Amino acid sequence: MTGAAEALLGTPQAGRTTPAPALVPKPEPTPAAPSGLRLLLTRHLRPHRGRLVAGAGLGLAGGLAGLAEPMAAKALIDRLVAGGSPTASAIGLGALVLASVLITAAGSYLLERTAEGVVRTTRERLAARVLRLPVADMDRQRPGDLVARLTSDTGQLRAAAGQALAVCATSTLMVLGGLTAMFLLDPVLAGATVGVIGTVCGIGSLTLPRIGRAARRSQQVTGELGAALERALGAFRTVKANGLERRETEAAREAAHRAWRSGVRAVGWEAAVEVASGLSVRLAFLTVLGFGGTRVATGQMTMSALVAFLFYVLFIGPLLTQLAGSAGLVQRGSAAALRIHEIECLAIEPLADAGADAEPPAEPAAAPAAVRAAPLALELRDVRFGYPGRDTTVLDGLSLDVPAGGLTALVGPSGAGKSTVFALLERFYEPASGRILLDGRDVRDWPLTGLRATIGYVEQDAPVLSGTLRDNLLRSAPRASPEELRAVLALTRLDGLVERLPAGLDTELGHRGTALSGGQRQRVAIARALLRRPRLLLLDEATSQLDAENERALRDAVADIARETTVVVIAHRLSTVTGARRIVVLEDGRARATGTHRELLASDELYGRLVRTQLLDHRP
Ligand SMILES: Nc1ncnc2c1ncn2[C@@H]1O[C@H](COP(=O)(O)OP(=O)(O)OP(=O)(O)O)[C@@H](O)[C@H]1O
Repeated sequence: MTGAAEALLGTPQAGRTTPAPALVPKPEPTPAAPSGLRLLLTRHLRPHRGRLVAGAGLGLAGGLAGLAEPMAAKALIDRLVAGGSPTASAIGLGALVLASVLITAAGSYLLERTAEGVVRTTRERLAARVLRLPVADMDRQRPGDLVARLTSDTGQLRAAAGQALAVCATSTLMVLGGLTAMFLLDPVLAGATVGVIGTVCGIGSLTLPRIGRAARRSQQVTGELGAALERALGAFRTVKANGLERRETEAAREAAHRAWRSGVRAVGWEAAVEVASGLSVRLAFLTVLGFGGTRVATGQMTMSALVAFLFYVLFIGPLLTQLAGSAGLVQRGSAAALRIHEIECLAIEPLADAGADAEPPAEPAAAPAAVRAAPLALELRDVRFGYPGRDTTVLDGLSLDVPAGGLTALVGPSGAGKSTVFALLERFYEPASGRILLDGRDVRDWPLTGLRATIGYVEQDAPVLSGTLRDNLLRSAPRASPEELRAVLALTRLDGLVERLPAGLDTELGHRGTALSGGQRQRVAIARALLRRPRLLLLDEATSQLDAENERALRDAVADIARETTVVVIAHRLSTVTGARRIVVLEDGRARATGTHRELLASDELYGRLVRTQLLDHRP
C-alpha cells in the first residue's frame, strides 16, 4: 500500500489477508509522497495545458496592453507639454485600454471554463474509482468523507486551476515587466522601490506553507462533517426512533465548528499575506512620492518620468495583491490534490458492465424463460478466513459441497460465518487459505466480473435503489426481454404487486425502496438477480417476521427457482429448511453436519436446538 493510501485507510493491521494479484490491479507505485503542488500541476492541470496556456496567454496579452498604458499616457503628456497635437496619442491610449479590457476578459472566460473542465474530469474519474474499490477497503472508509473529497475537494481545484495559477504566472511576468520599465525610467528610484517591496513581500511569503497546512486540515474536517452527517442520515429512522436527533445534531455541530475553526485559520494566514502585499505597495508609493519628488526637485528626474513611475507603482500594486490571493488559492488546491490523490492510490477492481463481460451461461433447451442457465456446483475446501484488521478466525477450515441444482440451506448460530461464506464466493474478500470451486474451477481463476455475473446475490437487507420498479429490475440486466421480465415477475410473485402499484412498473419506490414491505423488497432483489440469469443464487433470508402472504410468496418463489438453478440460502425459517434438498449446519466457522431436515433432527443436537430456538420462531 502506498503512503497516501495508508493515510486514507490507516495502517494495515496484523492478520490482514493479502488479496490475490488477479483481483486488485495495484496503481503504479509512487516512489515518494508527491507534493500537492506537483500533483495539482501534473495530474489535474497537465491534461488541460493547451487551454490553460491560451487563457493565461490572453491574460498576459491583456496585461501587457495595460502595461503599455503608462507609456502611452507619458507620450500624451509630453506631446501636450511640447504643444503638439494630442489626437494620435489619445487614440492610441484609448485603443490600448479597450484591447486590454477585452483580451483580459476573454482570457478569464477561457480559464474559468477550463477550470470547470478540470473539476468535471476529476469528479468523473473519482466517482468511477470509488465505485470500483474492493469491499474490504470500502469497509474501512467513511462514505461521507469520500463524498466530501469528490465534491468539496474537487471544488477547490476550480479556483486553483481557473485563475490562481494563471494569475500567479501572468502577474509575476507583469510585475517583472513593470519593474524593468521602472529601472529604465530611473534605476536609483527603482532600486529603492524594489528594496521596499521585496522586504515586505518576502516576510509575508513565509506564511504560505501555513496556509497549505491549515487548508488541508480544513478540508479534512469538512470530510469529518460529511461522515457525521452520512452516519445520521444513513440510519435516519433509527435516529428518530431512538431519540438521537439531539446527539447526532451535536456531533454534526462539533464537526462543523472544527471545520469553521480550521477554515478561519487558513483565512487568517491568507489575510496576513494580503496585508504584506498591500503594505509593500503603500510603502513603495510613499517612497516614490518622497524620494522621487526630491529627485525631480534636484533635476535628476523629469516630471513626466515620475508620473510614469507612479503609474507603474499603481500598476503592480493590484498585481501583488492578486498574487498574494492566488498563492493562497494554489495552496488550497494543492491540499485538495493531495486528498484526491489518496483515493487515486487505492487499488480498484475491474469494471463490471451489467453482465457484458460475463461468461455466457449455457442454456438448457427446456429451461423456462425466467432462469435459463445451467446450474453450478459449489465446493469449499478447507477454507480459512479472518476479516482484515481482526485477529479472530471466522472460517476455520470450512469444507462443504453444494451439488448443481436444488435448494441447499445453511443454518447455524449467529456469528457462525454463514454470510461470510457468501462474501467469499463473491470475492469481496480473499480466504487466507483453502479453495473455493465453482463448477470445479477455483473462483480466483474466474474473471471477477464474469464470476459476479454468474452468481446472483440477494442480501438480507435486500436494498432497493431509489427510482422506479422497472429501473430496479432492469438496471443490471438492460438486455432482458419483456417476456423474461414477465416470467421473472410471475416466478417471484411480484406480478400481483405490479398490478396494484399506481403506475405499475413505473412506480417510484422512494429512497431505498421505502414504498415496499420487507418481503416485497427481498422479492424485488431476487427478481433483479434472476434477470441476470445466475447459475448460482445466494439468498440471505430476511430475519424479520414476514406476513403469511409474503412468507408463502417468498417460499414458493425460491422453490420454483431451485428447480432450475442452484440456490444456497442462509435459512432463518423452518419452511425453508424443510423444503431444502440439503442442509449444512455451520458452527464456529466449520461445517459440523450435513443432511436433510429429518436426518439432522435425528442426528445433530445443535440442529435440533436451532430448529426449536431460531427456525421455529419464524413459523408463519
Ligand atoms: N465486515 C466485517 N468486518 C469484520 N468482522 C466481520 C465483518 N462481517 C462479519 N464479521 C464478523 O464475522 C463473524 C461472522 O459473521 P457472519 O455475518 O458471517 O455470521 P453469520 O453466521 O452470518 O451471522 P448471522 O446469522 O447473525 O447473520 C462475526 O463474528 C462478525 O462479527
